[in-house]
Amino acid sequence: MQLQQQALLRQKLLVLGSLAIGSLLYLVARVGSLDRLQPTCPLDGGLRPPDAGQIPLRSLQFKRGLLLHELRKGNATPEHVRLQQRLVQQLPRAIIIGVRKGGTRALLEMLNLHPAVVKASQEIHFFDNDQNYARGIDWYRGKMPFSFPHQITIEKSPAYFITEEVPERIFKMNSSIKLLVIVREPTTRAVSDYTQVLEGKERKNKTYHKFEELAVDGATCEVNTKYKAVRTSIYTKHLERWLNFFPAEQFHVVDGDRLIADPLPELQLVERFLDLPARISQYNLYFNATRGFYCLRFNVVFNKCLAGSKGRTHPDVDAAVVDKLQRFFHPFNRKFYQITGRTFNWP
Ligand SMILES: Nc1ncnc2c1ncn2[C@@H]1O[C@H](COP(=O)(O)OS(=O)(=O)O)[C@@H](OP(=O)(O)O)[C@H]1O
Repeated sequence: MQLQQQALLRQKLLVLGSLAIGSLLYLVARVGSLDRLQPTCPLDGGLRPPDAGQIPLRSLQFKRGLLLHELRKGNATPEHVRLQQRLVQQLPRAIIIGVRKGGTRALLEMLNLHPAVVKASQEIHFFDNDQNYARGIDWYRGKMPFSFPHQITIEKSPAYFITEEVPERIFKMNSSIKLLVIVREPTTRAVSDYTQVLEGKERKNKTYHKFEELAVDGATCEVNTKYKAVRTSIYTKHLERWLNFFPAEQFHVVDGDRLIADPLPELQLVERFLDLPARISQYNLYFNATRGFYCLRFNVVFNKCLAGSKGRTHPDVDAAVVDKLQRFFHPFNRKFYQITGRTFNWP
């Protein structure tokens, strides 16, 4: 009996022991597999956060946000004060001068993902608005965000590209400034421009002309070059005015259609143009199927898409009018390619 009990106990101990060893082995294997998996395991969207080499600059930008938050709350410590003393409002070292509806907002927001870039959130309209311009350069500087000296400020005001006085005024501020121009296929851009105005009219319950009526002169059946949406899309005409003040090397042309479809390569070209280290990665950009656009990911907790005013549905335009406009823009486009050294797949 005693022997039987002893054998039973031995059996129990054996089972318990093997269970314990099994669990231990399982845990070791799991931890090991996690260790192996984690570095390559895809996060949301199959991408990993920027590597450690990117952290110092980004944390500086993050610190700036935190710092301003603490200062606003009145919680400043001596460290906050020391950092605050390093913050300055800097004039832009690069400006997105246009083109309206080219994707200027998306470009600015995406560049702002770079730790060394700080955006001016609002369109300042300093150089194209006589009243603002009369307020002087210190007024303009006062509109700029606070940044650390190693960071560069970028502002965007799409009206700059087409406003006559602007190139000279910007040249007087900084003759070596870098200028970014983002363009889209000219007819699509014109329709986008029209769609924005149409929406404004509809919001006020006003009726508005059809795009076709505005873009084509009813009397001559020619393209209506007095229509602003058409004029703005004659990129070469505007650029030629700018070239009276700045050499071609100071401009970088961004392909707005490509920025929509596949933004990273366009952003990398801009980083190079601005002499910035390549820091924007695919991790920072993810496609949002609901919006139909790429959105921005700053870090694991903070991401955002552009406002709903971007990406409006365009009205259907008569194919004959589209064709007429494309033929009209064609020679101007060719000239634009020659001047900028960048060719687009426009018709
Ligand atoms: N990522 C992303 N998200 C949303 N929208 C994007 C994006 N990238 C480019 N775009 C295109 O930007 C177009 C608006 O251009 P702008 O910002 O230059 O417009 S504005 O001149 O400032 O009003 C807007 O044009 P429409 O689609 O015609 O509305 C968008 O197509």
